[in-house]
Amino acid sequence: MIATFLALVFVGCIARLLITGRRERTLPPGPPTIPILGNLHILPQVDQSHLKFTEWARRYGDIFSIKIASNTMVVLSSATAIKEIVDKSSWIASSRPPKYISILSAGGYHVLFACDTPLLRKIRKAIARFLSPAHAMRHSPIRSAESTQLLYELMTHPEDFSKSIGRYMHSIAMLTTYGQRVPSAASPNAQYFMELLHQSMRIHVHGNFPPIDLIPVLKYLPERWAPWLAISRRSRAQTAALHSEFTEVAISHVSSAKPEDDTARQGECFISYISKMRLSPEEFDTFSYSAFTLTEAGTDTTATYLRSLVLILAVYPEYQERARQEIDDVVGLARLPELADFSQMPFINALIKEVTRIQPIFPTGIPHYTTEDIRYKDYIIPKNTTVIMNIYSIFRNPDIFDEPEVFNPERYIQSEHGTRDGMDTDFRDNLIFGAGRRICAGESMARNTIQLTAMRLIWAFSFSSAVDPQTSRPVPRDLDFYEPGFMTTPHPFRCTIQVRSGDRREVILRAFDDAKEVLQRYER
Ligand code: HEM
Repeated sequence: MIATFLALVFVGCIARLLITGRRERTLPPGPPTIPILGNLHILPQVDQSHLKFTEWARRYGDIFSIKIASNTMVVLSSATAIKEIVDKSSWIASSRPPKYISILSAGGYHVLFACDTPLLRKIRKAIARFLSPAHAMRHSPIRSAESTQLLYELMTHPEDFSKSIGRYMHSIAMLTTYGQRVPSAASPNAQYFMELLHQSMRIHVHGNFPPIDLIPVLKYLPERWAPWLAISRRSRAQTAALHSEFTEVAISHVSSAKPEDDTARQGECFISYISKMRLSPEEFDTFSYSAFTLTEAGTDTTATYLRSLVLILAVYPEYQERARQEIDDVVGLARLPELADFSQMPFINALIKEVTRIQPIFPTGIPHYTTEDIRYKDYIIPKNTTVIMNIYSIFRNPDIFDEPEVFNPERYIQSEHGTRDGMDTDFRDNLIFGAGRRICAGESMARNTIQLTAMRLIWAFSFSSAVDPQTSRPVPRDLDFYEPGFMTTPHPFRCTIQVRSGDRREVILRAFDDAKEVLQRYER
C-alpha cells in the first residue's frame, strides 16, 4: 500500500516536472520549449535581449511568449499590442516582477522597480502630481539657470562634456527632489551618489545576479558565499544614510523659509511638497525615501539622451547645419534660445525624435507584471506574467519605418510619428516613456529639459569628430558606438566642441553671470 502510494507520488512529481516549462495552449506562440527549463537555456543576456527579441518578433509575431521554467514572459513588439494590453488594462498590468533582491536593497520602495501596492500607488500619485506638466514648469527658471552653467563648462572645458552633462542632470534631479543643487561634479556627495546609482542599477537589472526568485533557496546562503546579498544589504544602508543627509538639509530649508520665499524655494522640491501632505511619520519616511529613487530616475536617463545627441550631432554635420540655420533664423545672435522658441523649430523637434528612435534609452522598456488574467485576441496572458515592451523592435521595423537603420530626422517632417504612410495607427510620441499607469512620471520634465538644452547646445557650439593626435585625422564614429544594455548608453567618446562665435561667447558669459543669483540660492 505504502509502496503504491510512494510510486504514485513519484510518478506525479515526474509528470509535473515534465510539464514545467511547457507553453500553455492559450499563450501567444514563441520559441520551442524543453522540459523543466522552458526557454531558459536560450534566453539572451540582458544587454542582447532587444536584438534577440526583435529576431523572435519577426518570427513569432508582435506578441510572443517565453517560458522560464514555470514562469511566463510576454513580449510586445507593436504600438497596438502595447495600447491594447498595457494601456487599456493598466490597472492589472502595472505591477513589476517581484524580486527578492529589490526588497533587500530598497525595502520594495524603489519607485521604478517596486511592485504595485496601495502605498506605492499613493506615492506614485504624489510624484505624478508633483511632476505634472504645470508643476514641472515651475522649475523652468532654475533649469534655465543650470543650463547656462552647462554652456559655460562646455565652452571652458569641452573635453569634459560628458561629466558636465552628468553634473547638469544630477543637479536638476537634486533640485527637484531635495531643493539643493550640485555646483560641481567633483563634490564628494555627487560622486558618491553616482556610485550608489550604478550599484542600484546593477542590483535591480535582471541577469546581473543569480536567479534568486527562480531558486529561492539561494536566499538562505551565508553572505560569504553570496556576495550579491551583502551588496544589496549594504546598498540599502548606504542609500538610507545619504538620503537622510539630503532630507535633513531639505527640511531645514523648508522650516526656515519665509512666506515671501515661496517662489524661490518653498513648495518647489519634492521633500517640501510631501511635508505639506498629512502623512504619518512612517508614511513620510517611505514617501521621502522615494525621493531618492526619483533622483536616480531623473539623473542618468536625460544625461544619456544628451550624450547621444552630442554624438549624433558630431556624426551628422549636415543635420547639425540645418538645425543651426533653423535656430539662428528664430533666435538670432543677441540671446539664448528659450523653451517658448521650441514651437518654431520643426527640424530640431524632428532631430530630437529621431535620436530617440534610433537609440531608445530603454530598448526593452522597464518590465511590467500582470496581477490578473488579460485577454488579447485569442490569447490569455495569465496573472503573474512579466510583460516586456520591445520598443527597439518597433522602431527598427521596416514595415513601419522606411529604412529604419538609417538616421533620418526628415521622416518626422514628413509624418508626425515618422512612420510610413498609413502606419500611424496607435503610435504615440511617448513610447520611450513606457505605458499604462507606470508611464514615466518625469516625462514632461525630461521633454522640457531636452528641448531647452538641445536648442542651446546647437545655438552655442559646433560639434565635430575628435581629431586623433597621432594621425591628425578625425576619429570616425558611427551609430553603433553604443554599450548595449538595459539602458543604451554611448561608449565614452571624445568630440571637438567649439563655441560658434565671439558674440555667442559673450551671450553665454553674460547669461551665466546673470544666473548666479538664482543658482546660489540653492547651494548649501
Ligand atoms: C529621457 C529621459 C527619460 C526616459 C527615456 C524615461 C523613461 C522611463 C521609462 C521607460 C519608465 C518606465 C515606464 C513603464 O514602466 O512603462 C520610467 C519610469 C519612471 N521615470 Fe522616467 N524617463 C526619463 C526621465 C525621467 C525623469 C527626468 C524623471 C524624474 C525627475 C523620471 C522619473 C520616473 C519615475 C519616478 C518613474 C517610475 C514610474 C513608476 O514606476 O510608476 N524619469 N521612465
